[in-house]
Amino acid sequence: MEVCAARAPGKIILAGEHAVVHGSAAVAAAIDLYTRCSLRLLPLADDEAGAGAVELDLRDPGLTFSWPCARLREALLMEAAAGAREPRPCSPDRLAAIAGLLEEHEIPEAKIWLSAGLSAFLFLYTSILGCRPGKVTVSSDLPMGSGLGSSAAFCVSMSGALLTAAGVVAAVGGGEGTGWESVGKVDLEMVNRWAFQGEKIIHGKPSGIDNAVSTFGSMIKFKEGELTNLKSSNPVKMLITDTRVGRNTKALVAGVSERASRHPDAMASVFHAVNSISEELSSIVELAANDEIAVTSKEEKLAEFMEMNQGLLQCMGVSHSSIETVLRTTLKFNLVSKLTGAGGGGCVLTLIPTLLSNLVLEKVIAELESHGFRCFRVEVGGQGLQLCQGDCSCFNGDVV
Ligand SMILES: Nc1ncnc2c1ncn2[C@@H]1O[C@H](COP(=O)(O)OP(=O)(O)O)[C@@H](O)[C@H]1O
Ligand SMILES: C[C@@](O)(CCOP(=O)(O)O)CC(=O)O
Ligand SMILES: [Mg+2]
Repeated sequence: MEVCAARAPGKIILAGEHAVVHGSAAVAAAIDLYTRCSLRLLPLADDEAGAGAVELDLRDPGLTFSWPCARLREALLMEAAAGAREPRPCSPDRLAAIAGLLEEHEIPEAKIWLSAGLSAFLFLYTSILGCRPGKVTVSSDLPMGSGLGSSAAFCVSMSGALLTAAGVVAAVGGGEGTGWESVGKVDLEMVNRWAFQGEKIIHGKPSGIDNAVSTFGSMIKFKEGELTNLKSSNPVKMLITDTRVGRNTKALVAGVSERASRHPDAMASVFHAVNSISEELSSIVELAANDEIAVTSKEEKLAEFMEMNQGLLQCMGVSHSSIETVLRTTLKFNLVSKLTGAGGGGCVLTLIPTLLSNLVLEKVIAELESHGFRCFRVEVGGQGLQLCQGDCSCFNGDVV
C-alpha cells in the first residue's frame, strides 16, 4: 500500500494584494507554517468488490468524509483510473456535479466555509487519480481564512501528494535529515498549474500569487503570472497578528472588482500606485543583498511602502476595524503595519526592525493579545513544496 506525503507553506504578501488580481505587481514570501497532506492508495480490488471509497480526513476542522468510488463514477461520469496528466479547469457541469456530491454530506452550518475546499479536493483527486480508492489526511499549522494562504497551501500540498501517487512527479532528495525532500523545477511547475485550478474553485478569480509562492517558496515578485525570485541577504522580520475576524477571500476579491467597475478611472490609479510600490519595494529588498544601503535605511523604506500600501488597501475597501486597531496599537511603538492577504479581518503584518529590543517586542505582543488577537513570529522566505515518499515518518507520525 503506497503512502506519500507533501507539505506546502503559507505566505505573507508584503505589497500588492488585490491589485495583483488586476495586473499590478505584488511581492510575497513563504513562511514556516505548513499544510501537510498524506495519501494512501488502496487496492483497486477493493473497488471491484464494491467496497472502495475516497476518504478525506481533515484534522483541523476535525471532520472526515467518504465517497464510494461507484458513486463518484456515476456522478462525475468517470472511469476508475481515468486520471488526467495535464491540468485543466473545472467545467461548470463538473462543479455542479461536485456540489451535488457535497450535498449528500451533512456539513455543520458553522463549518460551511469548508465546502469550497472540499470541492477543490474532489476536483483535484478525481482529475489526477480518477475514481481510485484512497485515503487522504490533511493537517495544517495555518489559521484558515485569515490571509496566510491556507487555501493555496491546501491545493499545493494536495496536488503534490496526488501527482506523486500518480507517478507524475517525484522527490529529488536534499531533505537534510528531515525526511522532507525537494522537488525539481519541471515537477514544481506541474504542481503549481494544478494547484491554480484548485485555487480557482476556492477564490473565484485568483491571481496565482499564493499557489506560486507556496509551490516555489522563497520571496517572489509576481506580475501577470510571471514570477521573479528576490534575493535578500538580510532576513525580513515580521510579526503576524491574527485578528481572528473570519472572512472569505472570494467575497473580498469580488468586492474589489465591483468597486473597480463602479469607479474604473479612480481604481486604475490605485492599482497603478500599488504596482509602483511593489516594484520599488522589490528593488529595495534586492539592493540590500549587495549591501548598497544600510539595513536600517532599508527597513525605513520597507516601512514607508507598507504604510502607503495599507492606505491604498483602505481605498479598495478591504480594511476592517480590527485591522485598524492593530495599526493604532503598533503605531504607539513606532511600528508600521499593513493587512496581508485579502483583508476584511484576518492577519496583519508588522515590520520588526533589527534594532527593536525583545523587551519592546514582548510589550507590543502583550498589548495586541490583550485585544483578543493572536501573534506569531515567523521565518520569512523559506522552502516551497516538499515531498516525503516511503515510510513518511516526517508526517508528524500522523500517516493515514
Ligand atoms: N487545512 C484545510 N482543510 C480544509 N480546508 C482548507 C484547509 N485550508 C484551507 N482550506 C479551504 O480554504 C478556505 C480558506 O481560503 P481563503 O478564504 O482563501 O483564506 P486563506 O487562503 O487566506 O486562508 C477554507 O474555507 C477551506 O475551504
Ligand atoms: C487578495 C489576493 O491578492 C490574495 C488572497 O490571499 P488569501 O487567500 O487571503 O491568503 C487574491 C489573489 O491574489 O488571488
Ligand atoms: Mg486563499
